[in-house]
Amino acid sequence: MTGNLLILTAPSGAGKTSLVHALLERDAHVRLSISYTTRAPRPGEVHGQDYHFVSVGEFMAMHADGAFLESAEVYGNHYGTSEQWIREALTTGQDVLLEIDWQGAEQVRRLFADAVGIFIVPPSLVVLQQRLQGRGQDSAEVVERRLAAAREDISHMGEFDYVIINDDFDTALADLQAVLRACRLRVNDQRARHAELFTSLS
Ligand SMILES: Nc1nc2c(ncn2[C@@H]2O[C@H](COP(=O)(O)OP(=O)(O)O)[C@@H](O)[C@H]2O)c(=O)[nH]1
Ligand SMILES: Nc1ncnc2c1ncn2[C@@H]1O[C@H](COP(=O)(O)OP(=O)(O)O)[C@@H](O)[C@H]1O
Repeated sequence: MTGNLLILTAPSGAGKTSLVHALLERDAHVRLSISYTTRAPRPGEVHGQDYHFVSVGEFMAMHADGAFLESAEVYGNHYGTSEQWIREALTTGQDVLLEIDWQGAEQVRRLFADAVGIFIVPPSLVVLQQRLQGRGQDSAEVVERRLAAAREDISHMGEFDYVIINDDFDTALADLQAVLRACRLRVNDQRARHAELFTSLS
């Protein structure tokens, strides 16, 4: 039985990293894919934990080798998901979260028809600006660029299966847990579980 593949997409600053980390602390059966990026690490970010930070040359070499399940240029940097890691994690039955942008989500959907797309939105653009500024990790120019892209990001909401409004954090986290729970109750997984149960009882 393979795991569920969940795609999480949001405008920068909407709160997806905070939500994902809170989910991972509470749920031992879900794993987060660590992306490769050419973006410089933010203060406190750890190589191999937040991202695999690589040079543009290294990224391009991996891309040419077909190492990425999907990749995209987002806000001026390259990002990509390791295909090998994802396939291994799914094969061992673990649920996998991809924290990627809408371009990557489009590519993954084409490869995994069963992938579940979740779009996270801030309650307003004013709140988004406050969160980006409050995070205190990006220059004013970077914040401006990400805010300017937010409307375009949000215009892709309709391509996703679920939308979570991250206003109150605990409510948004409960919503995310509910979506994961619903995924685990999908017929293919449940049919396999039910068959195992039936066999062991008979
Ligand atoms: N397509 C794609 N997008 C990614 C990947 N990793 C991160 N991103 C997206 O890149 C954007 C910027 O991420 P980041 O620089 O960490 O900024 P943050 O979202 O503000 O924390 C976000 O929309 C991420 O979802 C990836 O592997 N593939
Ligand atoms: N529901 C919320 N209410 C208030 N602040 C939040 C909420 N969710 C996230 N934040 C804060 O907003 C900022 C951006 O969140 P982050 O998880 O880094 O966003 P993203 O990964 O989508 O860019 C962080 O400082 C985080 O603590």
